[in-house]
Amino acid sequence: MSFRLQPAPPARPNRCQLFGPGSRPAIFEKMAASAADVINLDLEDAVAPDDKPQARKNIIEAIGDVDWGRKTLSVRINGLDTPYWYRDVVDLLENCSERLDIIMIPKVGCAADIYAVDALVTAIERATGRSKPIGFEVIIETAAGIAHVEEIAAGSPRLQAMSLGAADFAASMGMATTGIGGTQENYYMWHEGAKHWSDPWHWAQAAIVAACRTHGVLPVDGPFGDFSDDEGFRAQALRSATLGMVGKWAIHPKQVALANEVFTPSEAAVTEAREILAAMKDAQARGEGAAVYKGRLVDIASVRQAEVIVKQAELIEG
Ligand SMILES: CCC(=O)SCCNC(=O)CCNC(=O)[C@H](O)C(C)(C)COP(=O)(O)OP(=O)(O)OC[C@H]1O[C@@H](n2cnc3c(N)ncnc32)[C@H](O)[C@@H]1OP(=O)(O)O
Ligand SMILES: O=CC(=O)O
Ligand SMILES: [Mg+2]
Repeated sequence: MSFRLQPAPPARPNRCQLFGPGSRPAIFEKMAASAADVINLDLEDAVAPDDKPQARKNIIEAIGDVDWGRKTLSVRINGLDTPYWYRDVVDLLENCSERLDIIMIPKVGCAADIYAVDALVTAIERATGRSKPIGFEVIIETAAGIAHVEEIAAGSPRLQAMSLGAADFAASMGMATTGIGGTQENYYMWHEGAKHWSDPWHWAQAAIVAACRTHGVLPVDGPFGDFSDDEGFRAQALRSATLGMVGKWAIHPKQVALANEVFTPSEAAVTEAREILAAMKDAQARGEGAAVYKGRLVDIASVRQAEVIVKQAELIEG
C-alpha cells in the first residue's frame, strides 16, 4: 500500500438506484415501496423543459410527504450548461425537508463543476440553517468527464458516488450506437470465422472504478435501456460487479430485483470468503503467510479480497 491510504467509501448499500421523472408524481409512492437502495427523482433529461418548474414542486412536496423509509434519497439536477440548474438547487434546498440526502450532478466535465455546485449548496445551507449536509453524486457521461475522472473523484468531500451514464457518454464520444449500455452488435473481433464480442464500456468503467477507489467514492454502473432484456441487463451488471462497481441504475421497476441479485454477494461467495479467512487465520497461527484452500494458493492478499465480499454482505444485512 502507498503511504497514502485508500479511503473507505460511504458505508451504505447502493446496489440499485431507481430513477423516475419528477414530472410523474403518480409513481413516487411506487418508487418508495420498491426494493431499491437509492431513489433518484429526476429533474434532468426525463423531464421536458416546460415541465421543469412543476417537477421541482412535485419533488419538493414528495421529499417531505412520502415515506422513503431507509432509502438514500437523491435528486438529479440539470447540467451546468443549462439555465435550469441553479434554480433546481435554490428551490430544492430553500424549500425541501431535511429528508433529502444527495444531489446528483449530471455531465460533470471537470472538478470546477463540482466546486460551483458546492459553493451554491454551502451558501444555501448556511443561509437557511440546514443541519444535515447534502451529499453529491456525479455522472461521468461526456468525453471531458472521463478525461478528468480522477480530479472529479477528488472534487469535494460531499462526493459519495459516481455513475457511468452510457447514453450521453456514447453521444459525447461520437459512438456509432443508439443502444443504452450492454452489448454493441458491431463491437467484435473476428477470429477463425466467428465473431467474439468485446465490451466498449470496459475502459471507462475501469477508469471510474480506479478514480473512485482512490478517493473513497462509490462506483456505480448507469442505465441499461432495454428493460425487456433481463439477460442483457444481468450480463452488463455482472461485468460491472466483477470490475468493482457496487451497483447499477434501474430505469424501470423490473430492473430493481436484477440489480439487487447481482450486487448482493451470493451465499456461496460469502461462505467461500469466510472459509478463506478461517484458512488464513489457521495458517497465521502456524506462523505461515500462505496456505492452500481447495487446491489453490491463498495469502494475505486473499484475506483482503475475501474481506471485500464479507464486508459487502454485512453492509447489506445491516
Ligand atoms: C437513459 C438516460 C437517463 O438519463 S436514464 C434516467 C432518467 N430516466 C428516467 O427516469 C425514466 C424512468 N422510467 C420511466 O419513466 C418509466 O419506467 C418508463 C420507462 C417510461 C416506462 O413507464 P411505463 O410505460 O409506465 O411502464 P410500465 O407500464 O411497464 O409500468 C409498470 C408499472 O410500474 C410503474 N412504474 C413505471 N415506471 C416506474 C418507475 N420508474 N418507478 C416505479 N414505478 C414505475 C407503472 O406506474 C406501472 O405501475 P402499475 O402496475 O400500473 O401500478
Ligand atoms: O444519464 C445517463 C445517461 O446514460 O446518459
Ligand atoms: Mg445522461
